[in-house]
Amino acid sequence: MSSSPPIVRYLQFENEDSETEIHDSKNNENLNTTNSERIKVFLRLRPFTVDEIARGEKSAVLQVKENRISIRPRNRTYMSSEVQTANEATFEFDEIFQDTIPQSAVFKKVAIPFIRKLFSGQNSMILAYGITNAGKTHTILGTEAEPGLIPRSIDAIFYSLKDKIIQSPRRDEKESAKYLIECCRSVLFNAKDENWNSFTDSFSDPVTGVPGLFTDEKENNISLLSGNESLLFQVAVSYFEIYNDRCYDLFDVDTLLEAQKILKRGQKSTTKYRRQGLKLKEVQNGKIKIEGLHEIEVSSSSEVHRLLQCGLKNRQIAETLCNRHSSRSHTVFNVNLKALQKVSKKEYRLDFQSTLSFVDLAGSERTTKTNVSGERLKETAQINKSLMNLGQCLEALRRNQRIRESKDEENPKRKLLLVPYRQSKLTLLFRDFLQNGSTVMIAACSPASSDADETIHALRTASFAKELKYSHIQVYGNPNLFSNQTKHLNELRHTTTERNQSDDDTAKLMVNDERFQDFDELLLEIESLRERLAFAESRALIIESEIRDEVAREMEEALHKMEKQFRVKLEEATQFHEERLEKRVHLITTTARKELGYGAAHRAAEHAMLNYYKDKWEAERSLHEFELSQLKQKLRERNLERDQLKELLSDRTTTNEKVSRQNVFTQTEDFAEPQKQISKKLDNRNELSNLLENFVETVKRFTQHLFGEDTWQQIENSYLVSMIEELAQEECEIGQIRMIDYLNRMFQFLNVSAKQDIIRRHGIDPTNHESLPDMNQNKRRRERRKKQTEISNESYQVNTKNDSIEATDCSDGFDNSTSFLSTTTPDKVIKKSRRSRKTKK
Ligand SMILES: Nc1ncnc2c1ncn2[C@@H]1O[C@H](COP(=O)(O)OP(=O)(O)OP(=O)(O)O)[C@@H](O)[C@H]1O
Repeated sequence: MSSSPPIVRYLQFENEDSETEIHDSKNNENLNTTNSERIKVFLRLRPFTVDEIARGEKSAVLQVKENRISIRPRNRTYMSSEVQTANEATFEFDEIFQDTIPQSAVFKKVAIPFIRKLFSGQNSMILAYGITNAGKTHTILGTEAEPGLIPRSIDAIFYSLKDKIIQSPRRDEKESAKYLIECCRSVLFNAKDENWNSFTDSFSDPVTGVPGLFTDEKENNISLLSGNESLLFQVAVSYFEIYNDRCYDLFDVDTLLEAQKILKRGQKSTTKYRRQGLKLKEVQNGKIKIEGLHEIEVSSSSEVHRLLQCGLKNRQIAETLCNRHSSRSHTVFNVNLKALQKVSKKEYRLDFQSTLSFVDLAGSERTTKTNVSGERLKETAQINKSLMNLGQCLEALRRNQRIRESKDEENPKRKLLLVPYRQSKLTLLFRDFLQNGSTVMIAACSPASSDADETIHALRTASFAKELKYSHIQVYGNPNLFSNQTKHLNELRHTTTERNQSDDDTAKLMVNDERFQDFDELLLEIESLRERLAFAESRALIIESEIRDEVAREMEEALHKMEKQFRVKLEEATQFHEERLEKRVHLITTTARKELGYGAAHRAAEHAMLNYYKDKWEAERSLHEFELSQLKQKLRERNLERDQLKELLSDRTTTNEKVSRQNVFTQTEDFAEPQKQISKKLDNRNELSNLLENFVETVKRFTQHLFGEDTWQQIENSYLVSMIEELAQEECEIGQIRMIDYLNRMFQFLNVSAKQDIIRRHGIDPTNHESLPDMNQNKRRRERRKKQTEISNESYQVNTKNDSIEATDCSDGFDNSTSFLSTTTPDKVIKKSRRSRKTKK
C-alpha cells in the first residue's frame, strides 16, 4: 500500500472546492537538508520584583560568569548529592541574559534566527520554561511598554513579507480575522468591565491596516527574507492553551459568543460555561494535529496583534467564568507560513510550509509551598506532571543520543529508551519539534533565594535539553523530502494498523522512527518496551516515594517554622502579661502609699483637735477649780466672820454696836477680789484665743489636706474667715458650738467613703452629735457653778442685806462704778461702763 503524498494533507488544509489549484513543489531537493543541530538553551535572569524588594529577598545567584551560573540552594538536604557537597549548583547555557538585558536584545538573539528559519521552510519552536513567576510570559508576550518575542516577531515577519502576502480567494467567513475580531469586540462591548471597554476602543479598524500596537518600534522592522523573490506568502495564526491536559482553542468564536450570552445573563450562570476541548489526531508522517483548531489567515501585523489580544481576552473570560488562574495553562501561539509559487493567473503551487511556535509554559511550583487545594491542586498536579514528562522526554532523548554516539556495540545497556511523549498532550504536541524541528529554550530564572530550590530543579531539566541534538530538518508539504526508508516505514505502519487494530497505538507511533527496519524488529521492540514500561512503573513508584519523603520533610520544616512562630508569640504574650502585672503592682503600691499618707494626715488633724480640746478643758477645769477654791475660801471666811459676828452680837446688844458691826464689815470686805477675778478671766480668755488660733491653724491644715489648696482657698475666702473672726471675738463656749457646726459643714464636703473612713478610724461621726465629745458639757458645768456662786452670793446678800458689789473704772477720773454678772466679759464690762458714762454725760 503506497503512502498518500503530503500534498493531499496540504490540500485538506485548504478548501477542497477551491478554484485556486495548488500544485506540489518540484523544486524541493534544496530544502531536503539533513543537519545536526543542538537544541539551544538560553537563560534569562529577571530582576527582583517590587514585592520581592519589599519582602527584602536576598539573591540566590552566587555568580554569573560568561555562560555559567551558580545558584545557592535554600535547603541543601533536598538537593542532589553533588549540590549538597558543593553547596552550590552550577549550570552552563548557550548564553545568559542578565537582568539588565532589554527585550529587544533577547529578540535579536533568540527570535531573528528562527524567523529566518521560518522563511526558509523550517519548523521551529521558541519555548519559555521555568518556575512560576520567573519571567516566562514577560519574555514571550511582554507588556505594552516592553513587548516580548511574539509581538516583535510578528512585526518583523510582516515587515519582511511586505507586499508579498496574498490571501486565499475563497475562505470561510467564520475563519477570517475580521469576523473573530468583530465577535471579540461585541463580547467585550457587552462586558461591564471598564478595562474591556477601553480595550474595544483600540479596535479601530484592524483589517484596513491601522498600525499595530507595537509597530512603532523601528528595530523590529528588519527584512529577514532573502532570495526567493518570486514567492508569495500566506500567513495564518493559531493560538491555543493546554489546561489540565486538555487543549482549548483561544480563537474559538463559538466560545466567545457563548461567553457573550452568559455575560449578558449575569455571573450566576457561569456554571453553564463549557469550553469544548480539542482532540489530538495523528496525521501522516506521525505529525500530531489538533482537530478543529482555528487557523486564522492574516494580512497585517496589526491584525495579528488584535487577534492575539482576542485570544488573551478569551483566556481571561475562561478565567473569570471558570474561576481559574491565568498562568495555570501552557499557551502556544503558532505562525504558519505557506510559500507559494505563482503558476498562472489564478494558480499557485505550494513551495513550502513552515511553522514558528511560541510556547509559554506554565510555571512549575510546589504544592506544599503554595498551600493549594481542590481545583488549584489538580491544576498544579497536571502542570507538574506535564513538565516532569517533558523533562523525562528530554532525558530519554539525551540518553538515546549518547547510546547512538557510543561505539560500544556490545554493551547490553545500549538499548534505546522509549521517549514518553504520549504521557501528556504537551510532549505529544512537541514531539515533532523535539525530534526533528529546531528548538530554542529560554529558561526563565528568578533571582530570589526563596525560589532557589525550585529554580535549581528547573535549570537542571533545561540543562538536559542543552545536550540534545536533532538531526532532521523536515519541510512539510514536500513529499520528496522523505527518504525511501521513511516511505517503507509508513507502509509498515499501515500494515500494522490493519493487523492489530485493537493493540495500543504505541506501535503506530514507533514506525516513524528510523530505527525500525522491519515489522519483526518492531514487535521485538514492543516486547522490550513492555519490559521497560514495567521498569518505568517501578521507577515511578520509587520517585513517588521520594516525592512523599520530600513532602514529609517539607511538612516537618513547616511544623518547625510553626513551632518557632508559636514560641515567639508565647514569649511576646508572657512579656506583655508580665509588664501588665508590674504596672498593676505599681498602681496598687502608689494607691496604698497615698491612702496611708491620707490616714496619717487624718490622725494628725484629729490628734491636734483632741489636744486642743484637752488643753482647753484642762484650762477651764483649772480655772473653775480655782474659782471654786476661792469661793470656798470666801465661804469659810464669811462663815468665820459670821461666827465672829454672832459672837459679837451676842456680846453687844446696843444699836451702836450694830452700826460699828456694819463698819467692820465694810472695812474687812475684800474689795480687790472682783478685780482679781476679772484679770484671771482676761488671762484665761487670752489663753483660749491662743488655743483657738492653734485650732484654726490645725483646721486649716486639715482642710487643705482633705480638700486641697483650691477648696481651702474657697472656704477661707467665704465661710471660714468670717467664722474665725467671730470666734476670735466670742467666748470660748460659743466658739465650741461654732466649731462643731464648722466641722459638720466641713464633713459635708467629704464623700461617703472618706466619711466612712474617718468613722472607722476614729469612731467619731461628725454628723452625729452624740458621738462627738460633749462640747456643751463645760458650759453646763459652768452654769451649774455660776448658779452655785449666785446661791452663795444670794446667801451673802441675804446676810449683808442686799449690799451690791461695785467695780469702778477710774481711768477717766469719773466714778463709773457698774454692777456686773459673772458671765459678762471684761470687754462687755468696759463697753457697758462707757455707755453708762455717756448717758451720765
Ligand atoms: N526581564 C524582566 N524585566 C523586568 N520585569 C520582569 C522581567 N521578567 C519578569 N518580570 C516581571 O516579573 C513578574 C513575573 O513575570 P511573569 O509573569 O512573566 O512570570 P511567569 O514565569 O510567566 O509566571 P507564571 O508562570 O506564573 O505565569 C512580572 O511582574 C514581570 O513584569
